[in-house]
Amino acid sequence: MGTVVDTAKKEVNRSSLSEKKVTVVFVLGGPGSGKGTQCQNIVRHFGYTHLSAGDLLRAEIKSGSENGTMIQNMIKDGKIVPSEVTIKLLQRAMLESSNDKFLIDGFPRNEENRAAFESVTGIEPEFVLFFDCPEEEMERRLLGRNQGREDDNVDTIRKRFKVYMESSLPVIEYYNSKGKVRKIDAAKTVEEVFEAVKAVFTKVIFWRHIMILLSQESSGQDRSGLMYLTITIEG
Ligand SMILES: Nc1ncnc2c1ncn2[C@@H]1O[C@H](COP(=O)(O)OP(=O)(O)OP(=O)(O)O)[C@@H](O)[C@H]1O
Ligand SMILES: Nc1ccn([C@@H]2O[C@H](COP(=O)(O)O)[C@@H](O)[C@H]2O)c(=O)n1
Ligand SMILES: [Mg+2]
Repeated sequence: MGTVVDTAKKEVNRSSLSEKKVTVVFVLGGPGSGKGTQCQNIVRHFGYTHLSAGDLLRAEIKSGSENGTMIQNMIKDGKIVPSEVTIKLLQRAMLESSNDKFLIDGFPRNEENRAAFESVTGIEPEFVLFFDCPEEEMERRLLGRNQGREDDNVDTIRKRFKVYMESSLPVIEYYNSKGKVRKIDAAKTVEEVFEAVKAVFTKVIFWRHIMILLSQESSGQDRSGLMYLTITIEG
């Protein structure tokens, strides 16, 4: 009986989000690699909605939710909150948004996050933006962040680095093996990093448009299997 109910719930989750036909880009990288900073730039330039899993979890603590204390303890200890909790927050944010393009920052953080998100929502990322940054630089940035985060202290930062190496890097490797990772050298200035980010998005958007054109009536396939596009120049 439980299984039938679970399956039914999964179908509701899948259909409500697939009806929306969302485009998702996962933004990954170590703690302090600059994910949040660059997402703000991407939002301004390319019209995505930024959903930071960490920010959603911090908002859940503040809201006084029944999971608040558990989430707070996990964050203080640099641990990964159970997928069920984080996925519910992400789903709710996507459904409530009028946008259909999302940057999901800091998720999936481990294999459980990845597999559960795919199975519950049926969504696969269009690609994964990966900010690659040396640990010393990330630690320097986190200690200088000054946003009052309870996990920006040397002890928790070391724990977060360990979790990143052991649990998050394998997820990036998984997507890399599927050809989905776009790696960015994140050790440069904010402006230089954004130049590299812009190049990635510009290329993806170009190919998205080409694919849309090729799926329209004006396109076809010749006898050798090559795709062609008929362009009408007006005026
Ligand atoms: N390229 C950069 N050069 C120098 N400082 C940077 C750069 N990018 C971001 N920062 C600074 O480093 C700190 C961490 O950046 P940010 O919050 O964007 O990282 P994050 O990857 O989202 O970290 P977390 O995983 O902890 O949320 C911030 O104070 C930010 O201003
Ligand atoms: N998928 C996730 C993302 C984050 N967390 C917890 O939040 C902490 C802060 O995350 P940031 O992305 O804002 O650095 C992180 O260390 C985890 O404790 C999570 O559990 N699952
Ligand atoms: Mg962040």
